[in-house]
Amino acid sequence: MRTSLLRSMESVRRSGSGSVPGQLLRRSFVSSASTPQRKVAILGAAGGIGQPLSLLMKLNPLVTHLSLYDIAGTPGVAADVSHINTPAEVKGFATEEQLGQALEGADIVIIPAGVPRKPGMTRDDLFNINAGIVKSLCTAIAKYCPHAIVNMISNPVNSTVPIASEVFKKAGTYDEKKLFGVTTLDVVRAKTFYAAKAKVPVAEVNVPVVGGHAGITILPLFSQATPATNALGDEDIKALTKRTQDGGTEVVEAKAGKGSATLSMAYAGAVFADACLKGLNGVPDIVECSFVQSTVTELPFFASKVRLGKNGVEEVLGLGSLSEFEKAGLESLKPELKSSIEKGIKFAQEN
Ligand SMILES: NC(=O)C1=CN([C@@H]2O[C@H](COP(=O)(O)OP(=O)(O)OC[C@H]3O[C@@H](n4cnc5c(N)ncnc54)[C@H](O)[C@@H]3O)[C@@H](O)[C@H]2O)C=CC1
Ligand SMILES: O=C([O-])CC(=O)C(=O)O
Repeated sequence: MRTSLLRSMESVRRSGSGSVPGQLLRRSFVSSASTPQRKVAILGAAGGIGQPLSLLMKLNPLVTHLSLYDIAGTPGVAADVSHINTPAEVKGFATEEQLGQALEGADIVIIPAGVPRKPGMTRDDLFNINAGIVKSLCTAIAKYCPHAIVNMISNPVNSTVPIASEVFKKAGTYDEKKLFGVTTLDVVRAKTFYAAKAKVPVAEVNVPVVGGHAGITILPLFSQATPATNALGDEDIKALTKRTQDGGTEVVEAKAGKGSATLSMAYAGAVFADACLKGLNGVPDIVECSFVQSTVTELPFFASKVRLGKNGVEEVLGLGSLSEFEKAGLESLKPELKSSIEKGIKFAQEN
């Protein structure tokens, strides 16, 4: 029994992204006393993403303290999640006065606070509301937990990450190694769609996704997908690319006015936070794609593979070799990504 559990743990570990189930299995073998104290704060914890993400972080054995903050509905979510018999100690914080307490001592702050899209909207249409929310939350982070790693989920990520960087710069706390735009859902989607089309086991699939997190700025690199296959032609790759770029819209339309991806996003957010925790704890060779400060292209922020370590970003990895189709995609995404980054920077500088 134990041998077969260990075997499945090993196969999950080897598959990279997607180690949350592995942790659930491992829970029976690793005592909480052997792991460092780690506080994770979720801002927007009572929302569509926040609730399942709170659940998944409560299941993560690397989390010792889980701080749940929202401006509405936190007490119920915190009480509910706190009854789960895993080691993480849960506390809920419900008002702006309590935000400081929610953040104090946090190692990682995950931000899914803000409004989601409705059909017909772009992520950029969320800017006017979410920019202000992100700015005020980041101001509090700079004050109460300036050394925390920040995982930004709130859209438009292509602008909210630059906003956060400017807020931290103004406060004198900016550390480019600790600010991440969460693009893991693009990787999760690319893996799922590729596995189905190439008919390979999804747990073995890896696909880097680079660029940003909106429409054509999402650039999956299927030429680097593993396991490699000859079964896919140019038209298949084009279709897979388009489906990955439009994955968010596919969910927004299917939900028909009731919001955007929440469950798959909570999964992706939990995978990325788990990778950050492992990096903090000194686990070697933790690599995930993320939207970070970057010199990979001429743009100041760019999503690519990133090696995570004890201080956050240990190394931003290059793009590797691209197909002609991907090279063209890279050039065509740059103007839109540049303007979204500049919009975020301008907002933060002027407000
Ligand atoms: N990065 C990514 O891949 C993805 C990002 N998103 C984005 O995540 C965000 C949240 O989406 P959902 O959870 O579906 O929305 P939601 O509306 O269900 O939840 C948002 C929560 O944020 C809370 N909130 C609002 N202002 C706040 C503040 N100042 N402080 C703390 N909490 C605050 C609300 O009370 C609500 O509970 C959206 O901007 C959405 O576009 C969604 C899916 C994927
Ligand atoms: O599409 C949206 O609005 C939410 C999102 O970022 C995603 O699902 O990738």
